[in-house]
Amino acid sequence: MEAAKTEKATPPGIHVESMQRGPKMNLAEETPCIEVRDFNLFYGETQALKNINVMIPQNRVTAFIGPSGCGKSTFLRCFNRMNDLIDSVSVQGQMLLDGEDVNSPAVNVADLRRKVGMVFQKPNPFPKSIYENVAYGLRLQGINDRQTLDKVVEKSLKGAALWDEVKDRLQQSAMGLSGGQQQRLVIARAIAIEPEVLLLDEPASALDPLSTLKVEELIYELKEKYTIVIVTHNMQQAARVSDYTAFLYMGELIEFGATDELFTNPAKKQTEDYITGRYG
Ligand SMILES: Nc1ncnc2c1ncn2[C@@H]1O[C@H](COP(=O)(O)OP(=O)(O)OP(=O)(O)O)[C@@H](O)[C@H]1O
Repeated sequence: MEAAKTEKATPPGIHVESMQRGPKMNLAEETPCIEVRDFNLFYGETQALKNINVMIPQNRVTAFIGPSGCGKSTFLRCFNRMNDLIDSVSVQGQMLLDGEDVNSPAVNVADLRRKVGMVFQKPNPFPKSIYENVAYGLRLQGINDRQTLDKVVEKSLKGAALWDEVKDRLQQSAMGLSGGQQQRLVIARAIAIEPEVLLLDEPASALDPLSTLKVEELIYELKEKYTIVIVTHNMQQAARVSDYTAFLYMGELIEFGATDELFTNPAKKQTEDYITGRYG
């Protein structure tokens, strides 16, 4: 009976080829990393996020999907207060990271951004050597001891699956790396300061298929150490790399659940319409 239901609801055209090899995901058993409660965001008078309630589980990959303009990037940027840089933005509600509201006046934004690292769509290495790109965050913290830096640079580049490709050219400019290598370098830079959370905003959309695959494999591995939230336009990618998926539409969180479930047996008609390509 259950199998028949799942089969009937499976939307045509979505091939769920998840990288998950573990047991079935169960939200009720997860440890919360970020809890979002009754969250609203406005650009001036215009409301871009509407009463969002969601829990981002620790050491999992959570994907945000939805049509262009639905608020995915806006939402992602709330987690490390990147929206502070936009004057017109105001927020309501709670966003608790390890139990503390990220928008509390008591929160030091620089500390928050150390805890919650971010990688953007276009690789943005600094015009410095590969080594200095990775060491950058530590140097900002006043760490200049060569041995310490060497260790962190190696560990981070290994963590970002880039070490073997660059270990003999660490002093060369990062600008000479391919786009895919640059994106992994930026990930190495982000993990060098040991964040708790990594936010990835369309991290592979500017990459060729092989580099995309490498970055996807990397994301899958990184969740052992970090909580990962990824915005992607690519539903196949969300299905492949994420454990949980949130579907947003016009600023509302329509559905959130285990990725396999959401893609094969969506609870809401709007989710099904989106993943079957009826809009967006
Ligand atoms: N700086 C800004 N000022 C005013 N409105 C903005 C700003 N940034 C985004 N918006 C608006 O907020 C809404 C959500 O935008 P957002 O970029 O978060 O969507 P998205 O789902 O990430 O879209 P895309 O997939 O195209 O990147 C859109 O209506 C957008 O026009």
